[in-house]
Amino acid sequence: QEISLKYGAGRLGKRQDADMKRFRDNRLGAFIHWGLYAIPGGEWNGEMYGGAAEWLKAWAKVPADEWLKLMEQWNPTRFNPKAWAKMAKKMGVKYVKITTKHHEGFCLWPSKYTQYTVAQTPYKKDILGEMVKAYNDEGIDVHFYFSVLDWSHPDYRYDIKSEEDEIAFARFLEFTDNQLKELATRYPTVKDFWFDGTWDASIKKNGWWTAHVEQMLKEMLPGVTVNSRLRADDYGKRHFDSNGHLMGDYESAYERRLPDPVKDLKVTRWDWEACMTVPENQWGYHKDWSLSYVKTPLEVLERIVHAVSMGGNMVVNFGPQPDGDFRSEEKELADAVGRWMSVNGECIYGCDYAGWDKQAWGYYTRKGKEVYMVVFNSPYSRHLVVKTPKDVKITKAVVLNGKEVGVKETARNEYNVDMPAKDPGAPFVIKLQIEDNTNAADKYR
Ligand SMILES: C[C@@H]1N[C@@H](c2cn(-c3ccccc3)nn2)[C@H](O)[C@@H]1O
Repeated sequence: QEISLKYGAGRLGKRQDADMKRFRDNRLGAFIHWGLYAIPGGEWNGEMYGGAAEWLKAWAKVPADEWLKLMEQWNPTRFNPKAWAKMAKKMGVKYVKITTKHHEGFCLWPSKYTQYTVAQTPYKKDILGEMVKAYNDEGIDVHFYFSVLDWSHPDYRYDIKSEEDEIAFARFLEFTDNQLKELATRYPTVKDFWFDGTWDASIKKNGWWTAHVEQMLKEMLPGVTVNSRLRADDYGKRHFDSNGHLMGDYESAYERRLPDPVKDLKVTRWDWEACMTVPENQWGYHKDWSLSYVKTPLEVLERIVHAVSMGGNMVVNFGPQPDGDFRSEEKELADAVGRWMSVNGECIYGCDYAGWDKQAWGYYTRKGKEVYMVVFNSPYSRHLVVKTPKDVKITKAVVLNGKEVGVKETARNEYNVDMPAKDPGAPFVIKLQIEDNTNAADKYR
């Protein structure tokens, strides 16, 4: 029996409008985490901190006014938005999520509601505006990351414990509304708002406000998508409301982790987007990547395919340098992923969960009647075992950008698909043609 909620899920089931279909079909995105934190890059007063570089203010216990003095050094002389957009295009990402404002409170746009913006730095110009134009000119959608938590604002409260807290936080929520309206007005091509910094008790006690923000943005920008992390319901329940229904338009809890391809198939019931770092846990630029394991391009690629195989999007993070250029590892990653996507992207873009049992050799994705086998692990047997659902037969198998391979039925709904004659030496994709007689069976039932 469901309880009545004023600020719970606004809709049941996946959104099926064109804007959401575009969000979903894009599948592969990039995160840009760029802010004052890039300047110290994980080091403060000569000490290197291994924690996330965009949280250095917290690790080194730096007071807000001292941290914000970094603005005097913000002058990315090598920032070239066109080059950034070309790099994203070559990587094959269809959208880029940009940190408009991270927890530190520094705004990449000239907000008129705070003094802590690019306008008050030596750089002066509207960096966000330059990025939005450059990405859009390359046909890449722009999504905005926005941190509600704002360490620069005196009215922020972690919890509401007094009348004074109530009054201050009400001012803070109005300030936040103003900034969001500013972003939606100045950059109307934005397609999505990805909220972060919404875990504190103060927000959970103001679920009404999170519902109001979702509604306000959707009124200002019809079709815009909003992540579940913004939302808290009447009882402070986050992401999923007290009746278990997803709030916002897609689930955004998979940060640096992915659902299990066998045990967590429930995630295929809703839209979701994961995001990942290349080191173990660095979103902002960190000077020293030797402090943790750095994923190879193949390990990044596998996570992208894993997400799509379970009906999710994947956003790969980039932390630009303070000078506005990217570190070589990130340039090489974008290049490697882009090369693979240029040959195999059709198993990613517009694809979804196939509904077939996962096998050891890799992942399935599906687009209508086309089922893709994305092979990461070559079997010693030289055969790729495929188990099809009842009434589904395989009629043909072709390697993308390659040749047809043999398919042999070995039992009811079981097949051996041959490996390509020449070992591709890298993850490859086999496109299956299937005969799906499920509805035929219904006819006789
Ligand atoms: C998308 C990612 N989310 C931010 C984050 C938040 N947290 C965090 C850390 C401690 C408690 C609650 C949340 N860790 N990382 C990161 O800074 C980055 O922006």
